[in-house]
Order: sequence, then structure tokens, then C-alpha cells
Amino acid sequence: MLGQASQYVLYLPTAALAAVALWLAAQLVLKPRKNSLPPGPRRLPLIGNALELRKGKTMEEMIALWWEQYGNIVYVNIFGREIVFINDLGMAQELTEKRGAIYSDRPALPMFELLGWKDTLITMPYGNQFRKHRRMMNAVLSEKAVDSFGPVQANSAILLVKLLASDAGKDLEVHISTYTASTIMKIAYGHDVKSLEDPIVKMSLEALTKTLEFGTVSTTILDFIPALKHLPTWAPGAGFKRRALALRGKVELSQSLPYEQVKQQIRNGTAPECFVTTNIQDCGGLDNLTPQDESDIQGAAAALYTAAEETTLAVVHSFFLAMLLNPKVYKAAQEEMEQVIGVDRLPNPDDMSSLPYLDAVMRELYRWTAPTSINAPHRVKEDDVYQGYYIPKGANVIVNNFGLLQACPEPERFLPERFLEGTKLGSVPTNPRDVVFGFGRRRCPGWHFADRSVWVAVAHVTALFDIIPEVDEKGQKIIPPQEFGTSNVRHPKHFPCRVVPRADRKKLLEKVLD
Ligand code: HEM
Repeated sequence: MLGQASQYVLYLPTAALAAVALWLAAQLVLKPRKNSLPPGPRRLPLIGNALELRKGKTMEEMIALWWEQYGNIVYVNIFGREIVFINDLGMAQELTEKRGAIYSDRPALPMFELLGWKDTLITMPYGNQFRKHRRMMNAVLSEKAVDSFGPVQANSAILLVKLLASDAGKDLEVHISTYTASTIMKIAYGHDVKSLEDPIVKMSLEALTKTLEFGTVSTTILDFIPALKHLPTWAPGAGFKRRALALRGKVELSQSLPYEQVKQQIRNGTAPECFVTTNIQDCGGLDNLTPQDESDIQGAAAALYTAAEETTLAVVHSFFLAMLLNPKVYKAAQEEMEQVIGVDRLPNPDDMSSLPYLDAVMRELYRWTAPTSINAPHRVKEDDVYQGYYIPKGANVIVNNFGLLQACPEPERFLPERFLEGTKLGSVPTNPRDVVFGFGRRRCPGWHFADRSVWVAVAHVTALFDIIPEVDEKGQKIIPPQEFGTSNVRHPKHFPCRVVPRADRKKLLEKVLD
């Protein structure tokens, strides 16, 4: 008979084998290997799927192709940058909300940094500084706080009405842009804006639009091959760097100049109440500001304008196109407004809940426009497993907002009825705001404010104006095509139209213009 100790010796190889088997099983179950990455196009060594990008004209087209071929979760690797595209609302919410602790980071955005955007929430990694900026923003942009902006938004709406009445909407985009700038500049810096010729707005707008020309955030050449930022400016292929550095001075000035203006006003005792003054006071006043406080307040204020301008413009501009192409819808919205608030006063946000048809128009507007067709990337902080798929640490999870909002019958048609009767809704969520403003802990902090701004503009226009086709030299109506650009924020392409006072609202309009 063997002693106890010898028995253990005999069992050792078996135990070791069992341990190895268990370890292997655990690796397979808990940490699926690379071959269980989500489906996606076949990758080539080093360049991964870079050649795939030739197949579609835009990122949206590429994603649509992959979606069709591989399903709701697609893995793509471009020069080592791992991207997981999500084409399903439930998946998007599960990952970014329920697993928000690890799905709320942003990837480094070297092109943004090269361009001089600093301490801006939009590109900030998930961490303490992120939480500080979200807190600063929530203090002024929460649903409750936004209630207090009623007078600012009403004044900006009057400015929009005046501009539209001045030239029958000939410079439509300029007027909407002025409207957006006037609300956000007032809130951020207490700065009154009457036109886009305002020097601060002019500079900020140029910095923003030229930045967007560099490509969709996180999908520029530099985002895929960050090492390219070290190319000397004279090198062939370094054109992007020369252009970026040429713009950098303007980007930096667009952040510092309005901020310095408020500081000067504080010194003079003339500072208006606004985001910058409130935050300087919260830090104990000018004398107690640390350099990091200064950089944070400056960056956060600039982010307000940067994030608000193009997005709000895109949605309000799309409203004009939608109403021009769908006169019956517009007529129905006007009739509802007439029945509910009459003809003697202008609508205000207190009327929102009494105008269900207009609300359905707003929902369809967000769906149809899909202003942020590709959501901003959420970087994964740790390896994860989702539905058996391995999601590697560092991957960028990008939700295909456009795809989610197109998942209904006749997606190209503007049909507010979808949201009233639930018909032709397909798998589009009943509130497209749950998609267009993003997800989880990175969801747009300005969304209450943005939604109000869009509603106030849309309601004022509906109350006072008709939107009719322009005519050509032969007197024929020009019906523009339903076309959108391909930039980061989805805008309608320029289209002609006339915005004329409603015949039976002239008195009210005169009162407004007085
Ligand atoms: C219709 C207009 C707007 C749309 C469609 C929109 C949409 C979005 C989306 C999709 C994101 C990314 C969310 C994510 O990563 O999941 C975002 C982020 C952001 N938005 Fe908006 N937005 C709008 C207006 C505004 C306004 C008016 C403000 C400020 C007053 C604002 C401030 C921001 C900021 C600061 C971020 C960055 C948040 C972060 O990274 O944590 N946005 N927005």
C-alpha cells in the first residue's frame, strides 16, 4: 500500500492536467480569443481593412455595406485602429449605458489636437477632468436650468424672424446660423450677437467649419495613422499638417478671445451673467484661478459653441427643406397651432405639450435629418465580451445613428404620422432623440437646450411664415432634390426657397418687428 504522500505524488500529473484543462476552458469562456471578434470584412496584414474604404464614397455608405453583409455588430481594423460598428439600438444602449463604466472613453483624436482644440469635453478621455466638465455643463444645461433661458431663446427667435422677413429667407443658412450663434454666445459668454459679421462669431465659425473640413471626427487619416503627425511639414503627403498648422492660430484665438473679453468685463465690473462668469466665481474669482481652471473654463465654453452651432443649424435648416417638400405637413402644423394658441400671440415652450402634431414633426425631423449620422466614438477601457464576441480594450465603438433612424418603411419620406399612429415606424425608436443626441455617459449634455432651440425656431416660423418654392426665370417652381452633404454633421445641400409672411399673420408679424 502506498503512503498518503505517495498517493498525492501519483495524483499530481492528473491534477496538473485538470488545472490546465480548466484554465483553457476559462480562457475560452471568459476571454474569447481573437477569432471570436465580431464579424467583419477579411483583414490583410498590417493595413487590415484599409482597402475596404475604397468601396463606399462616404463612411455612412461603407457602414451600410458592412451592415448588410455582416449584421448588427461589425468589426473593422484600419491600420491597427479597431472599430466596432453597432447597428442596433438595444446593443448600443446595453454597451454604452449598462456597461457605461468601460464604454465612455474617447480615443485620442490627434487631428483635433494638431488643430489646437484644447481641454474640450468632446474629445476628453473618461476620467476626473471629464467629470469636472460634465458637472460644469450640467449646472447650466440641465432640464431645469434650461427653463431659465426662455427669454434668451425668445429674443434670438425674434432676431430670426426679423432676418427672415428682411429678405424672404434668401440667406436662409446665414439667418439660422445667426440664430444659433446668438443663443449660445449669450449663454456661454453673455455676448450679444446680431449678425455673423460679429468678430467673435466670425472667428469661431471659421475655426469650426474649417475643422470639420478635415473629415469625420475619428476617421481622418491621422486618426488611423497617428505617427503621421511627426511628418515634417515639407514632406510629400504632409499637406494635411501644413493646413492644420495654418488653422491652429485661429482655433486657439477662437477659444481665448471671448474668454478674455469676459475676464476684462469682470475687472471692469460689467460682466454679464453667463457660463464663464459663473464658473470663474465658483473658482473663487479671478484672483484664485489656477492655470488649469482657466484652461478648463475656456475649453468648456468653446465646446458649447463648437458642439451647438453646426448641429442646430443642420436640424433647423432641414426643417425648411422638409416643409418645402411636404406642404401638407406644414399646413397641418399651422392649423394645429392656430387651433391651440390662436392668431394673436407667438408660441412659447409652455405650448410644447399642447401641440402633438408639431411634436411628431420634430421627431420625424430628427429621424429624417440624422444630424450626427455616425455617433462620436466611445473607446472601450477594458477587454469585454458581448454576446460571445470579444470586444478588445481600446476599440472604438461607433453607433450607426443614420442606420438606426432609417430602419423603417419609406425612410426617405417625411411622415410625422409615424409617431402619432405608430405606422411605418419599423424599428425606429418612438423618440429619435434617444439616438440623435448620443448615448450613455457621453450623451449630449446640451440636448435639452438644443431641443428647445430647434422647437422655438420651428414654432416661430410655423406661426408667421409660409415656406414656398422659388421660381426660375420662366416662372416655373423650383422643387429642390432631397439631398444632404457628407460632412461630419449631416446638412441639407443648399436649396432655394422663399420664406414669406403668412397673409393672415401680418398684424402679429408687424407687432414682432416693431
Ligand atoms: C440638434 C443639436 C445637437 C445634436 C444633434 C447633438 C448631438 C450630439 C451627439 C450625438 C454627441 C455625442 C454623444 C456621444 O458620444 O454618445 C454630442 C456631444 C456633445 N454635445 Fe451635442 N448635440 C446638439 C447640440 C448641442 C448643444 C446646443 C450643446 C451645448 C449647448 C451641445 C454640447 C455637446 C457637448 C459638450 C458634447 C460632448 C459630450 C461628451 O463628450 O461627453 N450639443 N452632441
